[in-house]
Formats: sequence, structure tokens, C-alpha cells
Amino acid sequence: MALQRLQIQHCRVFSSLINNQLHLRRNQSVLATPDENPRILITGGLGQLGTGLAKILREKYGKDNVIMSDILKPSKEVVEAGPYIFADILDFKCLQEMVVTYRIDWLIHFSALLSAVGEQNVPLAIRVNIEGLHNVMELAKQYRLRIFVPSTIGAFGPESPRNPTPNLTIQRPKTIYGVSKVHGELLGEYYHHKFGLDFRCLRFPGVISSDTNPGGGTTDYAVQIFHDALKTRQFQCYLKPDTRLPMMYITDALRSLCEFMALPPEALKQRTYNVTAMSFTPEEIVRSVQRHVPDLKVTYAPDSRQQIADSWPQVFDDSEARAEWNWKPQYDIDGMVDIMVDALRPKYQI
Ligand SMILES: NC(=O)C1=CN([C@@H]2O[C@H](COP(=O)(O)OP(=O)(O)OC[C@H]3O[C@@H](n4cnc5c(N)ncnc54)[C@H](O)[C@@H]3O)[C@@H](O)[C@H]2O)C=CC1
Ligand SMILES: CC(=O)[C@H](N)C(=O)O
Repeated sequence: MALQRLQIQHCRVFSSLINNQLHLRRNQSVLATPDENPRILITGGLGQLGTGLAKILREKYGKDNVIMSDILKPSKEVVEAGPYIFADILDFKCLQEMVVTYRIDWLIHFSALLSAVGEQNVPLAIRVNIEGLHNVMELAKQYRLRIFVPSTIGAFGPESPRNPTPNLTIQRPKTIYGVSKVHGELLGEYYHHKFGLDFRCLRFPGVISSDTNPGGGTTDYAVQIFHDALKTRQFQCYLKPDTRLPMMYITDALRSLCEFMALPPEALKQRTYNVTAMSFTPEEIVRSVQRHVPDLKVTYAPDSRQQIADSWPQVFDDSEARAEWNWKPQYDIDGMVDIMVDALRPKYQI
């Protein structure tokens, strides 16, 4: 009950209580003992990945052990599903108060501006993606949290081998999004070596989902096509028909994260892994969608996102994740298309 009363209120209300707790706990490990469920904070929780992840983690570790945070106004369903708190990733004190009040063990850091929107507002991307990361990294160090920071295929650039792109290779991204993600990978690994921080990072490809919309990336066409195909039978693609990019259905992406986070620290040989499930071009996904919507008409009008896509991996090599912690995706392109069409068809049926 106490936890429920704490939902959706500004963190600072509890500052005096928290400051006392802070003094008591400073320099102590607050990690859950192995027989306890971890208490998990998700930043940027109302985005494409956060809502689904909270659901899975709450089923596994208990509703009140997973705290969602974001700067967006939550829906009624979100509020009813478990604790939700307003938290700007740039407000260190607010984050600190949440970590202390809820005795957080794991921090899943999803707040970010994605590749296409990041290019539209570089100063904001630097603040959210880089300064925000500094805040959570420092908190994880101070309170000995296990921290997950996602990276992306966008952390590679045109100088990287693109087909396939191995786990360890040259990384010279040409977007602020990619630069911020390489910074995150390197800073996390540095904190791990220097301070023993339990930093974990998966590089995801484009994630495809039906429940939540993507937040402004280069791979978003592979979600939009389903809505347009079912709604209007017409789709205009902003990438050329032969632009190959790695992709993953959200169920696989979230499962990889949950499996990776549950591993004991000694099971990890590395801190950053590529994960993927499939690679396809716009014309290949069009053909797969046309199995369900045969009269779908597609036109191509490449825009600035083409240049970003042309600098990214075409095929992602995740053999190290497969070999070292048994990562294995379940969805290929047709399997993903079938489940997306099944999930979205009712929404567009008259
Ligand atoms: N969706 C994808 O295809 C991929 C995502 N990722 C990474 O996974 C993470 C989550 O991605 P998505 O859920 O797709 O992103 P999203 O754009 O859907 O969600 C990001 C969330 O961050 C929040 N946010 C923005 N500014 C904030 C601030 N100042 N303070 C707190 N929260 C703020 C937004 O309100 C939004 O809900 C990101 O770090 C992204 O880079 C990596 C590879 C692929
Ligand atoms: C692959 C990603 O990181 C994201 N979907 C984007 O396109 O920016």
C-alpha cells in the first residue's frame, strides 16, 4: 500500500527522509540478496521498449518491484499496472531519490532520443543521451546497481564492416545518436574496469512492435508499413527498396534483455554484445506483408534517413552472444510479419 501511495508524485517530496537514508546507506551495497527479487527502475519507460519490458519484469519479479519512470503523462493502464514516477533523466537529485526510496537494485536506462529525431535536435540529443547517461552511470556506481544501457546498430558507421558486423570492430558512427551510444559503451566498460560496476549492454537492431510506436528512428518504416498496409493499402517508404538493415521482433529483443540481465556477473566474458534476429530490405518486407495484404501498393521516396541507413550494418553478427550465453532468436521475417498482422488487423477492421 505504501508503494501505491507513492505513485505519480514528484520525487522531491521525500527529500528529507531520503537524505537521512542516504547517509545511512552511503558506501553500502544495496543489491538484493540472491533469494530476493531485484527492485528495478526503468528510465524512459513509456517508450517502445519500456512498456513491454515492465510487463515481463513485473510478471517475473513482482508488480511493486518494477518502477517505471518517464517525462510523459501516463495512461490509466500504466498507472494501474504498477508504480510510475515522473523523472527527467537530467535531474540527478530526482533519480537519486528514486533509487534510495525504492531501494533499487537494477537500473534499465531507456531514456534517449533515437537516430532520426536526434539529428533534428543535436543539443537536446547530447543532453538526454550523454548527460543523462552520466547521471545514471554515476548513480549506479554510488549505489552499486546492476545497470543496463542499450546500444544499437547505429553505434557503427560506414568504416565498419557492414556484412557482417562483428562484436568488436571499428566504430565511427556519423549520427549524434551513434556517437552517444559509443560513448555509453565505452564509459560503461570503463566504469566496470575501474570501479567494478556491473554494466551490461546489448546492441539492438531495429525493433518491431505492435503495442507501442517507435520513437523516431531510421528503422521505423518496418513498423509503419503494417499500419499503412492494413489501414489504406498504400505505403510510402523513406528508404530505397534494397536498403538492408538488421531487425528484431520485440518479444525476442525483450527476452534477450531479460536473459542477459539474469546472468550472474561471472558468466559474462564481455560487457557489450551484438544481438539480432533477421536482416531484410524494404522490398523483402513488402513481399512478406503482401502475403496478407495482396493489394498493398508501395512507393519509395528516400529522405535524410537513407544516408543514416547506408552507414549502418546490413547483417549483424551476434555469434558471441549465441556462444557465450546461448542467445537464440525465435522470430524470422515471416514469423514476425504474421504476428504483427494478427495483432494489428483488429485495430483497422471496420
Ligand atoms: N527501438 C529500437 O529499435 C531500438 C532502441 N534502442 C535503444 O533502446 C532504448 C529505448 O528505445 P525506445 O523505447 O525505442 O525509445 P523511445 O524513443 O520509444 O523511448 C524513449 C523514452 O525516453 C523518454 N525521454 C526522452 N527524454 C527524456 C528525459 N529528459 N528524461 C526521461 N525520459 C526521457 C521519452 O519520453 C521516451 O518515452 C533507447 O536507448 C534506444 O536507443 C536501441 C536499438 C534499437
Ligand atoms: C536501430 C535503432 O537504434 C533505432 N531503431 C533507430 O533507428 O534509431
